[in-house]
Amino acid sequence: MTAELMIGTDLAAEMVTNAAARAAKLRESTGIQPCLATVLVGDDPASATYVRMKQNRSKKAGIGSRSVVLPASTTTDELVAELTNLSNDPEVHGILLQHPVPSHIDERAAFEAINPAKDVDGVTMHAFAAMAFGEPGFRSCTPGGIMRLLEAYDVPIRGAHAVVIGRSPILGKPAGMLLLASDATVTYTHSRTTNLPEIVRTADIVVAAVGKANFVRGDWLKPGAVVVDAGYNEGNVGDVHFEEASEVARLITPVPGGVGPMTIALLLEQTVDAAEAQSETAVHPVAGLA
Ligand SMILES: Nc1nc2c(c(=O)[nH]1)N[C@@H](CN(C=O)c1ccc(C(=O)N[C@@H](CCC(=O)O)C(=O)O)cc1)CN2
Repeated sequence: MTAELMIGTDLAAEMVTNAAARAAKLRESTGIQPCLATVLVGDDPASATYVRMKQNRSKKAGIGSRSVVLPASTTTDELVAELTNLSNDPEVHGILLQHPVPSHIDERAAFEAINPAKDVDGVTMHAFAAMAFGEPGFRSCTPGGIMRLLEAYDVPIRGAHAVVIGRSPILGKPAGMLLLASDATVTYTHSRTTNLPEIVRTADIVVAAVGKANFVRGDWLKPGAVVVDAGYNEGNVGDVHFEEASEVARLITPVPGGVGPMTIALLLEQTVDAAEAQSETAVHPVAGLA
């Protein structure tokens, strides 16, 4: 079997085009310019690249961006203060704190300083609860992007056995919650799971979010499985051994070109969602329309 590719690039481009049109409409009708603030702490080159990609794509979509870059020595209190300022700034509609932050920072405390109305990256406990309960709200961008890809490729989720490999707060955990809310039977696995290949072999849908290049091998997969590779390891290498897996799977996301572009597209879409929602509650900035 040679798997069909679940390509994220085209779907993501379509999402960005729609977000750009909505941003332009909001600007014309209210004078409000949707704006995403990105916060980068430290000098990790990969994180700097991802933030730059987010800013460049925002710009192309006519979404304003505000860039905050803080030194690696930033304390939790300083970061919380910065995020609180952005949360209170009426010209900022969405806030993204790039993960990971330096290890001395309490990342959870920092995420929780983001106003849930501006949490367009879906990292707060408020967003997690909405995902867990299947309620409307901002989605963590990679898990939300994965769900959109599965829908676009008509992957049956209800009743399917989904195995999530990885339990990080912005990837594995919310991915499992979104699948569960769509009536999948979800098994979470992680670095301490014993007999991992045997468990993965029972999956109809595999979400690999473990952060180890080529970790999931072809002989771990049930023939015909749907494989989502959420890995973004150095050199654009995924968590799934692509050549082996594509001989066994029915559908598979490539790296690059699969989940990655969906992550950024959903971030932009949710920034416009946030700006629209905030425009309804704000005092109207266009003279005469207040
Ligand atoms: N606050 C967050 N931090 C991080 C997130 C996140 O969603 N929110 N995700 C990851 C990495 N990430 C975004 O930050 C990310 C990684 C990769 C891509 C991507 O589009 N990759 C391309 C290939 C790269 C390229 O084109 O040069 C692809 O897969 O096609 C997007 C976002 C960590 N931190």
